[in-house]
Amino acid sequence: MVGRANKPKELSSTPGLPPQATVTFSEDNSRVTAELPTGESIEVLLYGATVISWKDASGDEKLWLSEAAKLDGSKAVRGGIPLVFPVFGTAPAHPQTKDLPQHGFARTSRWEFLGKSTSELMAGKTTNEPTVKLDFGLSSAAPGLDSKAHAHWPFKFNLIYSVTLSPRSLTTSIVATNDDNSSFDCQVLMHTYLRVKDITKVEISGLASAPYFDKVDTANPHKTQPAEPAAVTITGETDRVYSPVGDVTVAEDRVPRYRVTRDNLSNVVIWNPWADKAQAIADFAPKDGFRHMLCVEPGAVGGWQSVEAGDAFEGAQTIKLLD
Ligand SMILES: O=P(O)(O)OC[C@H]1O[C@@H](O)[C@H](O)[C@@H](O)[C@@H]1O
Repeated sequence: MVGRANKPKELSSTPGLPPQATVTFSEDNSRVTAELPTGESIEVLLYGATVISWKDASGDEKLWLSEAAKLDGSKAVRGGIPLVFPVFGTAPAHPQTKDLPQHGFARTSRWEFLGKSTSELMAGKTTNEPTVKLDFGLSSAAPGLDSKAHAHWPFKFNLIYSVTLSPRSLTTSIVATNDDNSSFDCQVLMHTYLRVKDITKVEISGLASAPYFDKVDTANPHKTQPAEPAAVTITGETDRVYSPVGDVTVAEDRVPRYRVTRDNLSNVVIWNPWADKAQAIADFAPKDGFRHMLCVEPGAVGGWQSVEAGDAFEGAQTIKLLD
């Protein structure tokens, strides 16, 4: 092809409007990428509507993704932000969900991309900050639904999952509507794998005095985080379901890095498998990757959300970058 010396610049937006975010599909239609005009980006796999990448303007990745994660729809993604619905873990004693696989079927179903909204189009926006929101849908009638799993939870439902990228934050929100004639129970959790430089330098604040359920200490799981020290550190396998009052902040080397705020999600799971467990998880790689991740998982998992026919459960997390 012959190069043109004075070829026109690519038109990124209508003249007079601020530059817009770009949204593109991968060639194989497996994922959607959004990039703000300021350089921040996210990548979402339709399988599970799993956010698998979140980069700041300098290209610095904020999420941990296992090098052995399956991205071909054969297994829930190890890393990023898998979405847990309608059961957290397994619930053998809960009749409605007892036969569902660990963490339900939302993360193992192929979602539909419903569309994007950019800040210019969002009603009521008062700032000029560029923003892009990607909407994904999964319903009981969807062809991409994990049919094996859904057979064990035969309710009519509709899920809308929205992923909103702003220059300094990422928000994920869910609306789970009951389209059935009777109520159903569900749990919801956003299983965020935050990337950290060195887990031994991490301090988590916002958990002091909070009650928690310690999944590692099966003999004595009901505990309360002491008021002092104010921050929680990770020194071994950690798997706790906290009920904190406010935001949770992750600092590294005394520098605050992430603030996680929640809307209608009363729990926060803190999970790090540490060395032995990481070794035992087939798709966890590299095996010392536990040093570079911390799961901070906002959810409604302490009990059950009973959603009446025609009603909906809504919840959201926002992760703000502080450094
Ligand atoms: O291996 P999975 O199914 O992705 O689950 C990972 C972890 O997810 C956490 O949310 C649970 O609290 C842990 O108990 C679990 O091990």
